[in-house]
Amino acid sequence: FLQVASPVPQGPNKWHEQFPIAKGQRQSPIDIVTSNAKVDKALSDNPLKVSYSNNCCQSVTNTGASFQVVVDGAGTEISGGPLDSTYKLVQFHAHWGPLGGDEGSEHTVDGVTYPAELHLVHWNQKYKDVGEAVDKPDGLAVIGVFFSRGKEHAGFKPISDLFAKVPRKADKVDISFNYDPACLLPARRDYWTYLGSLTTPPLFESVTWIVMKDPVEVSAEQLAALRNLLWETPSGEGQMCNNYRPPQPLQGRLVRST
Ligand SMILES: COc1ccc2c(ccc[n+]2C(=O)c2ccc(S(N)(=O)=O)cc2)c1
Ligand SMILES: [Zn+2]
Repeated sequence: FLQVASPVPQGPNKWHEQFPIAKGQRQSPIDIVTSNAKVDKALSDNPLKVSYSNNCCQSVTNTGASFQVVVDGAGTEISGGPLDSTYKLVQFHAHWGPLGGDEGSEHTVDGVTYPAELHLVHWNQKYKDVGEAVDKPDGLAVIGVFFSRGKEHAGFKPISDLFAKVPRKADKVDISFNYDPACLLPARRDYWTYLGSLTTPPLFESVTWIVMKDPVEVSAEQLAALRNLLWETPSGEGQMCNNYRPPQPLQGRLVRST
């Protein structure tokens, strides 16, 4: 029979054809205009609590769109800040740009992009599992951390060293060592927060975004290691890069700040 190759994924400007919510009222990412962000004392009065354990990470997978570190959820909870309940970490992944470039992050700050952006995905414990939570307005909380190019990030190295082991879609390697994802957070815990969506299909408007103000530095080699991940391009298999959605209309939303 004719071997039909899986269609190369459509770019962000085509997603609305299959996912009309792409043109919705609370889409992500956005450009964070810092002068319009409103300091909300309530956020500091009830500080964001991040309590991850150091044995929660199970494996790294090449999803065909990013790397994904799957977490088993034991003791990896966040609460406080903009969150009205406890959320549990289910996975983390990233988005990045071209080799050596400065674009790659999904959120931008006063129009400034970073070479990559890490997403720590959590689901609301009021739901029975992430599948039930993923399309509810208060279902998910994602912590975004900007990566800037600089000195090597010792905490990210055990993960970035694994990318060469999962070059192709669905490749997976177990994480045999203890790993605490909190090491990927910047020291200063200030953030912007707003109501948005998944930044990839199905683009559900279910995410309370918590975007850390300070980037964390990773080395040029660690950014280059992201390109050990391969994916399907129109001209065949190639290095995975530019897997970021550009900023979407704010639609009058308020961005709050600590
Ligand atoms: C069981 O059904 C699902 C469906 C989707 C799930 C998911 C669990 C995690 C992430 N997702 C996502 O699709 C997803 C997609 C994008 C993002 S992002 N880039 O952080 O906004 C987060 C999460 C479970
Ligand atoms: Zn993401």
